[in-house]
Amino acid sequence: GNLWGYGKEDGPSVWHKHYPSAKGNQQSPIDIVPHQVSHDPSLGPIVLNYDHCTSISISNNGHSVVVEFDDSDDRSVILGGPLVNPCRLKQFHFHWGGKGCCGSEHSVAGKNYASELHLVHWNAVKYRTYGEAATAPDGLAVLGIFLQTGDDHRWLHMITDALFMVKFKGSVTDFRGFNPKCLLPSSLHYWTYPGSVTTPPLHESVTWIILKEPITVSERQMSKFRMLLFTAEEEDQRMRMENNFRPPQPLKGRKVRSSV
Ligand SMILES: COCCCN1C=C(N)c2cc(S(N)(=O)=O)sc2S1(=O)=O
Ligand SMILES: [Zn+2]
Repeated sequence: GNLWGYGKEDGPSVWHKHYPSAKGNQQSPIDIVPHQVSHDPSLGPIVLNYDHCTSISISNNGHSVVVEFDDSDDRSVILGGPLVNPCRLKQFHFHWGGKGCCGSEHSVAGKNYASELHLVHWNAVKYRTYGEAATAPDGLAVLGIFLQTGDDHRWLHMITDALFMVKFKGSVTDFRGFNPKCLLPSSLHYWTYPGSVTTPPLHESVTWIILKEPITVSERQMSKFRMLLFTAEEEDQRMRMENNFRPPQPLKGRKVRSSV
């Protein structure tokens, strides 16, 4: 059964009933207000060593579309910036809206983007497994990239062309040789703050690193995400996968820092 979702009955406003972290002191996403951000000159650049990336599969988990990576060694890591230890790339996924409206999870001075890409990494230096890291305050590092609509993105078709294979919840298919480096904007300038995973169990285990520069994708490419379904093939009620984002949460005194 689905313990949680994005609908009226099981959406973000009632997640606290099963997931107490929902009312915690460092929940995500947040609204980032640039002129309230403190510039921290000690924050170095982030480095993404994705060269020997090892994507394995693409799947529909009933909440988003997820590309999983082989994280059995340190071939694909994020390091530098606010991170003490390099963190291994485990998966990436997206959050998006309905036609033409909002869709991102973080916002910038109240502005929402059409979508937000999350590259999830875990601290394999300090923790033995991903599951262990996912519950530790310094366990995860998620790189967030905003998607705005405009021209076609020259590489996103590699993902959107595969979406028909994972239309239904629970579907998975091979997805090898994809390097997410092709989804990065030209600048790696970022904001960073301590937060949580934005879906249940809402563990407060994430060092968020949000890139300031969005990437551009077309409305046509975005529409392909909306042909995915929240529901499994055997379910009668088909529900289109869209608006799978959590709204901004209280900052509760946290500092958002910026690299430049
Ligand atoms: C074994 O750990 C399970 C709990 C944590 N994970 C499950 C998510 N739904 C999730 C959401 C994430 S998001 N939207 O904050 O990037 S990262 C992430 S996750 O780290 O992959
Ligand atoms: Zn996410």
